Amino acid sequence: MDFFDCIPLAKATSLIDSSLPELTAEPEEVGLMQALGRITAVDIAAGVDLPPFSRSTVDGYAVLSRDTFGAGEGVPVMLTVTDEVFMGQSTEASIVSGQAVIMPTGGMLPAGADAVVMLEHTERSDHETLLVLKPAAPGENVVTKGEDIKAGAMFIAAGTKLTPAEIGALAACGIDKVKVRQRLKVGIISTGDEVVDVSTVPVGGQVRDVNSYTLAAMLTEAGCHVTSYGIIKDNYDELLAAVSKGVNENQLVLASGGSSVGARDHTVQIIEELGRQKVVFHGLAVKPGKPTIFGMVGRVPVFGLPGHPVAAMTICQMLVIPVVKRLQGLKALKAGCKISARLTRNCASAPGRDDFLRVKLIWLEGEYRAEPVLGKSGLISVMTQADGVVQVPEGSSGLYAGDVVTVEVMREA
Ligand SMILES: Nc1nc2c(c(=O)[nH]1)N[C@H]1C(S)=C(S)[C@@H](COP(=O)(O)OP(=O)(O)OC[C@H]3O[C@@H](n4cnc5c(N)ncnc54)[C@H](O)[C@@H]3O)O[C@H]1N2
Ligand code: MOO
Repeated sequence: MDFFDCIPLAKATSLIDSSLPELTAEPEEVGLMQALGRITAVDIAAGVDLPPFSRSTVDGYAVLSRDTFGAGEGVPVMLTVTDEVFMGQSTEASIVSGQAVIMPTGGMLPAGADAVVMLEHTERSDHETLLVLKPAAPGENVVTKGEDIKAGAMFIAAGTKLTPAEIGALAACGIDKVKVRQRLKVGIISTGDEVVDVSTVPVGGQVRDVNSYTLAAMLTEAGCHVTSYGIIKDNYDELLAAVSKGVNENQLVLASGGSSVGARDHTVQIIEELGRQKVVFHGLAVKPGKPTIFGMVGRVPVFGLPGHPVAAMTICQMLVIPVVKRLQGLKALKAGCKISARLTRNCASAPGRDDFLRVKLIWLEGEYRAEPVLGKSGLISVMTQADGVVQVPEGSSGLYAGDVVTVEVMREA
């Protein structure tokens, strides 16, 4: 005979999903240095063009691209060097056909110029004369004003978990405070007559409290604000008072220990008394973690986790963290994981080097599609739009639309 009516993990997940309340996170404002990992409460738009002026991406010479057409090693195009642009300074320089201006990487493009020829594709025959050995296409080696992010454009949507890429984009736009959702409040309770605090030397049948620390660490890592309610004895009224306090002060409560069916295992009755309804489930067809309990007390989900530390951590990872993500308004993608996705377009790659192709992930017809995010490496918006990266190996000359590629996920979503 089995005391539990064990349900499969997938069924537990869908029962939990249909019990959870809608997201109601209050916003708060944090400084940019504190914003990593926080979730935006509002759409964020740029107040300025990024870059604020057209600039060079290489060291070389600003030119009129049409002047360089036909240039080659044997047939250099001759231009007159008229001026020099200095870093961090606005320039009054401008060029007309036949002229070139010395450019540093990142310098402001002079009026009239539409491309920059790299230093290594030029020669100086004398102080004033430049020989261009390779043609430059219009826009080559230039990032135009607003090409990265346009003034007024929304570049970070509400509900985005901020990564270093968004932090960089916010900094570039001069935004030093961000409206984020308040951290999800989670209460943690350890139960058991035998459990003692970490600072106590256990005697007799006592053991140190592990679960308060592992669970708090896992939830803190997931971006929650954790309150520990300490160790509660196997006493119905004391545990009732602790769970009641936890539910009043938090949006999610975890009680470990007392989830089984022994005489001291009160969690089920307590959730039912406080929630005034049956628990959603008690018993999972998984190992470890079989005696897991889930119920709702008003709008607050409450888990009764098994006391064994391995079981408590396993169920926290498998069930509680996904609940945290749902309550934070996030999906299931985890930064650092690798997933398969189908490429949406051909991407050329030069053999002899590894290419890191940034992609946006789109869920379509039961699979992920990887949409390449193309752009120059000076553009921070390339990073804010991308969800992951595909490594195109050194020997490859490119990938084809429809290829199934491995995407390393860069952001939690
Ligand atoms: N007759 C049955 N007994 C048990 C079953 C079963 O199916 N039938 N399932 C077993 C499984 S599996 C687990 S898991 C445990 C879960 O029991 P509880 O959730 O009621 O937990 P406790 O009995 O309170 O403790 C279990 C174990 O874990 C230690 N513990 C508890 N809290 C902590 C803590 N905070 N830090 C470190 N260690 C902790 C406790 O001392 C016990 O050793 O039930 C089985 N029984
Ligand atoms: O779930 Mo118990 O979960 O095996 O230790």
